[in-house]
Amino acid sequence: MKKIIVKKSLNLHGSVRISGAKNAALPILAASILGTEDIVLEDVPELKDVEIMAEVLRSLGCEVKKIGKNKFIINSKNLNSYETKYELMSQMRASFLVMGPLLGRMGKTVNSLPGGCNIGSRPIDLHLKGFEALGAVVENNVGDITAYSENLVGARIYLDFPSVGATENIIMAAVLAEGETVIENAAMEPEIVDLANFLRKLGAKVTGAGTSTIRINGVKELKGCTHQIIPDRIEAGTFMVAAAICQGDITVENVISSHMKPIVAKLKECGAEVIEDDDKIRVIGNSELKPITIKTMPYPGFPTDMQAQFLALMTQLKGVSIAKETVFENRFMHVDELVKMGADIVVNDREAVVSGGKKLKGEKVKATDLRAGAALILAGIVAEGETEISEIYHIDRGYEDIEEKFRSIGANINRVDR
Ligand SMILES: CC(=O)N[C@H]1[C@@H](OP(=O)(O)OP(=O)(O)OC[C@H]2O[C@@H](n3ccc(=O)[nH]c3=O)[C@H](O)[C@@H]2O)O[C@H](CO)[C@@H](O)[C@@H]1O
Ligand SMILES: C=C(OP(=O)(O)O)C(=O)O
Repeated sequence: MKKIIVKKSLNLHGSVRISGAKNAALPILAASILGTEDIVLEDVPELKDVEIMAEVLRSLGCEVKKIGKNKFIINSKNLNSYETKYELMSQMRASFLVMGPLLGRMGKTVNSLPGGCNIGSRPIDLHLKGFEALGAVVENNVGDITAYSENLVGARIYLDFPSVGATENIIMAAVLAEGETVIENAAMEPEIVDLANFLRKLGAKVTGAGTSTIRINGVKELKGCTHQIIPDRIEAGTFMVAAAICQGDITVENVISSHMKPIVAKLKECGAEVIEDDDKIRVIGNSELKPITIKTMPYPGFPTDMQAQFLALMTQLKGVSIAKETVFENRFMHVDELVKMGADIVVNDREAVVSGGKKLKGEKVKATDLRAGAALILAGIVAEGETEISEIYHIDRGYEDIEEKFRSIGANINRVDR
């Protein structure tokens, strides 16, 4: 079984180039179903999830070719199926994002429920309500979701919660619908802005992305374009936490600083030095970091995808730190693994209380989900001895070249078959 072995590696230093964002690349790949001419995507991260999404597209009749590192050319002119395969859908959550574009372009879609990280129940009711508001009939037959409509018509849709996936799926269904769609209480994540920018390049009429009200005016057809995926703010945040946790000095390059505000604010609050430029950020850790409180929220709040990494950091902040998880109801699975390594963390419902400053020791631990895996690498960097992380396929879903990147800044980290 493949495992990642991390040995104590203090004072990491140097620069890391951040890859394209998984959470932008996946919806944009799904949206490529909507175009009828060549689409060239740049800075697509080489990740397991991206491979699966490419396979989903191919299974629907789209041509998807890799034409160099991080570069794809996609042509969906010959899209010939509206039905996705269970084996692919069950492997990741984001597979469900093909539903909106398929409904928009084919007028029908049949999908099994999506799989993915076990961080909560992750219902899809808001996606489906959105499709229904656009006039689709939605049927759920023992886990197979069918949606169809002869003619989608724009509508005003208020989301009960600013769901990232529902906002994206509804935008993608609405770009070819008749008339105007308005999504209120929409998610405002940078990855939604990137999706809207991509769709606009294809010829769609989308305004307001990045605010809570998004307007889409349907067009008859979308064409092709070249688009570069935005940098991954969560990968960048992970390396920034690495600098803070080990008293290192790390510069993350290829970032959009304005996307990093909640992470920068919390690193500064705990006492790390953070030097910001437009497209790079340097973080310098020190031995006197103070405890902090974080509360996960939809963007521009503190990202839930950084909660596990900050929990690893909190184990090293002398005093009591608190992490409140408001987005997913079951996202503290990494706590048991960190406790195995010597951390003092007590979870009560959606709040973790960390009594920091305890020495961690290397252990055999499990990556229970993607960001849990990242948190264990960070903990392994400061733990005495050797940390052996299993179930690393979760990590490969979302971090490109992770060992190489950590090694380039001085970490002792290797992938082994044990
Ligand atoms: C591929 C991708 O972009 N994944 C990200 C996306 O996931 P995803 O799009 O799945 O996350 P959502 O924003 O939809 O989910 C947030 C909350 O809304 C709930 N909900 C969602 C949809 C729905 O129909 N009904 C419902 O109740 C979820 O259970 C969860 O509690 O945003 C999350 C929140 O920032 C991130 O952690 C994920 O990394
Ligand atoms: C939860 C995540 O991703 P997904 O929605 O793809 O499971 C994540 O990126 O941390």
